[in-house]
Amino acid sequence: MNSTDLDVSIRPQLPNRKDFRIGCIGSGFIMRDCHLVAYRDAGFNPAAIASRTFENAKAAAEQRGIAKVYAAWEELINDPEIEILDIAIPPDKQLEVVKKAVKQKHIQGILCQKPLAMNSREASEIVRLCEEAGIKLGVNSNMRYDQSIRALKALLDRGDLGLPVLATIEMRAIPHWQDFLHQYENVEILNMGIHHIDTFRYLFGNPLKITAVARRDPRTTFRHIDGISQYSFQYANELLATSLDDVWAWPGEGTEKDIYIKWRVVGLDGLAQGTIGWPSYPERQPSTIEYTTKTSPNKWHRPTWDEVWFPDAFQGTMAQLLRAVETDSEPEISGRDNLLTMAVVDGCYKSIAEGRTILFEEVASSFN
Ligand SMILES: NC(=O)C1=CN([C@@H]2O[C@H](COP(=O)(O)OP(=O)(O)OC[C@H]3O[C@@H](n4cnc5c(N)ncnc54)[C@H](OP(=O)(O)O)[C@@H]3O)[C@@H](O)[C@H]2O)C=CC1
Ligand SMILES: O=C1CO[C@H](CO)[C@@H](O)[C@@H]1O
Repeated sequence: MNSTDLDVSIRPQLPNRKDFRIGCIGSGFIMRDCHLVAYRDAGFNPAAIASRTFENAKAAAEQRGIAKVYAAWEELINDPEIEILDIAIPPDKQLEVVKKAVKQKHIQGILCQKPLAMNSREASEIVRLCEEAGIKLGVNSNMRYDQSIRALKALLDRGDLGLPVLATIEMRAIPHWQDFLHQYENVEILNMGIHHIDTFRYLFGNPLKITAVARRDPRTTFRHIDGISQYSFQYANELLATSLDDVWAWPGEGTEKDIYIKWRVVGLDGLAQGTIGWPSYPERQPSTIEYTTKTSPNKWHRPTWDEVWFPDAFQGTMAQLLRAVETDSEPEISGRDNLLTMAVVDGCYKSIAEGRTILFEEVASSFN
């Protein structure tokens, strides 16, 4: 990367102790091909794995060099050697795992996948259980560790863009809806848009007002409310942040593809824009940023890096949990903070259902 100060801020701060013994639950795409690859590269220590299907856990253990494989996640949780739990199974199963895990004294930290649960009630139950047990809870909202988003955050924090006026995300990409989602009606905003919503919160804090619209996606054959979604947030300082999540994006064979995710933030004193690289996976396509500010007038800055969201951003989400355990502090992407992201998700669905703008306070008051 050719801009030294941003270089520091886009990379995760690693814990001093890297060999915390991590117990991994799940062996699907995200655990096998992203978490475990990122942990190996960071020097972390995945010590055991379990999945629903033993053969899948065994195959992932062999492929990624994990010493212990358990036939069931309950056995892994009981292993007194395990200090940290890393969960990547369907969101509607996370509460069940957490309920058992909080009874084990040897577990000091839990990293849950996004969404924390399929609804806010279960998500807050997860947070309550971990807080009562004194276990650090982190959430894998890894768009906060996308390298372009971290660079943008650094620019905003040092005021280079001035007061933000308008922030946009434009996603023209086709996420993979896993089988476990087919039984639910809330699809896009809860499972993909949640990254954009959490990122807006990371960059700008909580909105005042939430307005969302959605239509069904012709490609998604199971029943769903939100295929193509657009949600807009208004802030106390008049900032408007909006995301268009176009999961249709490509009409199919016979048409050319134009798949991308772009973002842009315009402030009173500067402009930053970029792309998110994950839609090109398995090709390693780094996210990008370019910015221009009045503080160094009449030019574009274009720092670059080699890291990518899948898998490198998963180093950051585990690192923030391990640092919290190590220093007895709240994780940067904590379960409690994530309840407010869940509240904004609720606000979007409420806005769609009721055809009106929702005040953040209407959906967040029970979590504050
Ligand atoms: N942060 C991010 O960028 C991303 C996060 N995710 C999240 O990761 C999680 C897993 O997604 P992904 O890996 O893509 O999904 P996969 O479908 O590839 O894997 C699902 C995993 O969950 C296990 N599983 C399925 N059903 C059950 C069940 N009833 N009880 C216990 N375990 C079960 C499967 O076990 P087995 O195969 O052994 O039967 C498998 O290991 C989801 O929460 C998803 O939202 C996903 C993609 C990106
Ligand atoms: O979190 C996510 C990020 O991107 C993926 C793209 O396939 C999604 O499926 C996923 O749930």
